[in-house]
Amino acid sequence: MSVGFIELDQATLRYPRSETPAVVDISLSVPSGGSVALVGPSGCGKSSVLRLIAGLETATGGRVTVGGGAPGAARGAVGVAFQKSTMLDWRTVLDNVLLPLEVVSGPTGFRARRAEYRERALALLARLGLGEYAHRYPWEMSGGMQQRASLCRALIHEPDLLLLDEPFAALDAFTREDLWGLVQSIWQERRPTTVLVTHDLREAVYLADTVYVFSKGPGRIVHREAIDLPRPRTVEGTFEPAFVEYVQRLRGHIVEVRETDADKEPAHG
Ligand SMILES: Nc1ncnc2c1ncn2[C@@H]1O[C@H](COP(=O)(O)OP(=O)(O)OP(=O)(O)O)[C@@H](O)[C@H]1O
Repeated sequence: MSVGFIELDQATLRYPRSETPAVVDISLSVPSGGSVALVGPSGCGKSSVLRLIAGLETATGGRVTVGGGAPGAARGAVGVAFQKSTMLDWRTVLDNVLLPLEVVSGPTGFRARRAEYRERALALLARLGLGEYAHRYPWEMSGGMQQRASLCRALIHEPDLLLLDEPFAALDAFTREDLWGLVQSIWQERRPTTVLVTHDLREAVYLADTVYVFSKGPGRIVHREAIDLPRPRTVEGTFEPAFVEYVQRLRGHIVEVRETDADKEPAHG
């Protein structure tokens, strides 16, 4: 049996001071270079699973391994873009984007290659439409621009593992669709093992090889959908019947989960 780059084996996470676990018995396997999306109702524990994979939380039950070891062991090899931008306000956008390279290279290595890294960061910022904002500060930019800059920072050091938590949520629909194409092309070039958390089912089907649907909290995996569509996928392709069928099927599973949950809730009024 082949072992995935990311392996969760019946992983459970109960936060301290919480009576119920956030997620229960999560088993999933992502092959090296694979791309998965996690979808499900709000609060079902998608971000919690991402935090387990990033090593920001430790499973209270079951097992999580990344690259055969403990999650978070090789921080430099991970790129993370979360829903809320975590840019450092006192550094320019360029210096924020360079941060992972500073961490990976160490101070001496970074100084030696600073000019080359700067060129690489400027090229990536330009590719994401932020070329003119490199020398601005994060607080001078809109939420959507900050999200794009966070994405640059997640990609700049060409990580083996890419964790994206609703990275396009603050963007207008057209920019979001442009960025799907961009992330897909970077993924096809470098093949980082990618986990995407999203509420947008079109985004999940566009970007992922496999989509996992979570039940409402405590989150469990209720459905796994392999997306068998050729790459590169395109925005036009999202309107083709085969693509729409996947989106409808996933939507059906989420509606089912929400209805099951509504049945459990006490009637009001
Ligand atoms: N640090 C924390 N301490 C205690 N409980 C937490 C913590 N972070 C999240 N939770 C709880 O864990 C559950 C799952 O939250 P999580 O953010 O993982 O869900 P999600 O599916 O990503 O939500 P959304 O789609 O709304 O972003 C929720 O009930 C939430 O209140």
